[in-house]
Amino acid sequence: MEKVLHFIDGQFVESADGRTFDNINPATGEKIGTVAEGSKREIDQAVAAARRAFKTWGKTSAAERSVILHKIADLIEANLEELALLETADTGKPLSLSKSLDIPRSAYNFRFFGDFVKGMSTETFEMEGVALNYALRRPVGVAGLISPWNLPLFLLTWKVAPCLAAGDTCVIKPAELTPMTATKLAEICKEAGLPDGVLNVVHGFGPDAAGSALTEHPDVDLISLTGETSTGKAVMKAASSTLKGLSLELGGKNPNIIFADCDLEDALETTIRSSFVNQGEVCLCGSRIYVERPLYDTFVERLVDKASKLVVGDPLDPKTNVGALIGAEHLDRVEGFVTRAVQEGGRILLGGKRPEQLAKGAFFEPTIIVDVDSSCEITRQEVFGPVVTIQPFDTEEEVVALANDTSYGLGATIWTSNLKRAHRVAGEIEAGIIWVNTWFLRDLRTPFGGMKQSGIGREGGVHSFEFFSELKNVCIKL
Ligand SMILES: NC(=O)c1ccc[n+]([C@@H]2O[C@H](COP(=O)([O-])OP(=O)(O)OC[C@H]3O[C@@H](n4cnc5c(N)ncnc54)[C@H](O)[C@@H]3O)[C@@H](O)[C@H]2O)c1
Ligand SMILES: O=C/C=C/C=C(\O)C(=O)O
Repeated sequence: MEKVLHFIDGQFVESADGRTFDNINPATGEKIGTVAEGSKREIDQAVAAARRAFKTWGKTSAAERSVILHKIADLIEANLEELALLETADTGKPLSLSKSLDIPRSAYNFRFFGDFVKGMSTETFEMEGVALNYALRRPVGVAGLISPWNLPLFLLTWKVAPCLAAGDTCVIKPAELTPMTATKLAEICKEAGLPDGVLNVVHGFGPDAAGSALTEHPDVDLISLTGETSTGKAVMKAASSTLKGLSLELGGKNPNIIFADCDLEDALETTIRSSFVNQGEVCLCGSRIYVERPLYDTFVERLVDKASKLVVGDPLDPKTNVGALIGAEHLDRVEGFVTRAVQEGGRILLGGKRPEQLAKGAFFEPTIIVDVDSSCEITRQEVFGPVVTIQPFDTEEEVVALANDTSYGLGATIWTSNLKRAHRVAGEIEAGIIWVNTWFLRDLRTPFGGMKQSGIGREGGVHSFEFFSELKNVCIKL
């Protein structure tokens, strides 16, 4: 049984009132440990520690911080097996995915920002003969980092690495459903020589709990959240009273647009991934598939055939492609969406139910639904599960309108061999991240984030530093 503790000012501690909550493995339904349940008291202690540590960490050089970030990356790589097992036990995702995606990318997040910070520059503007302006980049202070359960260490380190690289200190509030790798990260940071108080972890819940205590805290300067759009709204409200800087990476309902002139094999192979990888619990998953009419029947038939071959099962089995959803509550939610899609006229071509032989865990079959339109709930709301819809379209204008008919604007995928059309459609889609003939291909220097209700701000490369640091202009009269 794992006992997951907070990490405050360099110490692993229980909650002052001794409260804990259970940690459940969603693939077995079994309790695998207890987690310290933090409240305002632990958040206060962690913020105070982070503020004290900022006095020295904020004054270290980029080169010193870079060395520590690389050590953290080394240690994540050295602990890959253990971290992957913890991640899979918490989430239910295939161990093969934790090993190939979650943990390697977590290490790379530190390596990338450890390198990037050494090459940072600022701007200079000369007013010829009058004055010289130059900008200085300075850390902001204490950041609250709030992460989701779907890619726990991956998305947490995507915030922690630039935060530390920029010279800020942090208080992390991991998702309550996936606490283990955050505490393990704290151990790694300590071993890498990160000074006490620079990184703190407080476990617990969101509303009226550790999460809201962090977002309301007067001594926290920044909040970076990845989570649901409704959480983003609550966090924005809470952060407004003390005017904190906000970065919000929220939900998506991403279109996957397939023109008849695409490379069909490539489109099918990648669509299997963009639909069902991580049980569809990736904010970038292309859950609304639009196929140009001449290809529609073939595409639907081939996609159903390929998806039917995906192995749903024990996350520890190397043959498994689709593991368990995050928990019983989420499983009910996903199933509810499918039931209502059928009530609205949707036809299930594959899946749509819990696999009978896996009744103990939160498993759901890869599901493909047709005969829906943009008035149906299933095409409008984020399901965050292994469920996609497919609709035919006739013209480019029509599909652009369909793709944009959503309150979200995170990602989109376009499949075509027509170069002009690819550029044209990419320019028209209202989303922050557009992939053409690929999906989830990431260059960490590029801006990453959502339009509309998918978020505020961008992460990645210099954009992360824009958030985690302040620029001040110095004007010198000549
Ligand atoms: N845009 C992106 O990059 C991205 C990436 C991954 C996930 N997501 C989104 O995240 C969602 C799934 O993750 P989730 O269910 O963990 O999200 P969630 O919003 O339920 O929780 C995210 C985090 O916020 C905390 N939280 C919840 N309410 C809070 C409050 N009132 N104050 C402070 N903290 C609060 C939670 O405890 C958790 O740590 C999906 O909507 C998905 O699209 C977005
Ligand atoms: O579930 C959401 C996935 C987000 C991915 C990233 O933030 C990234 O690749 O940097």
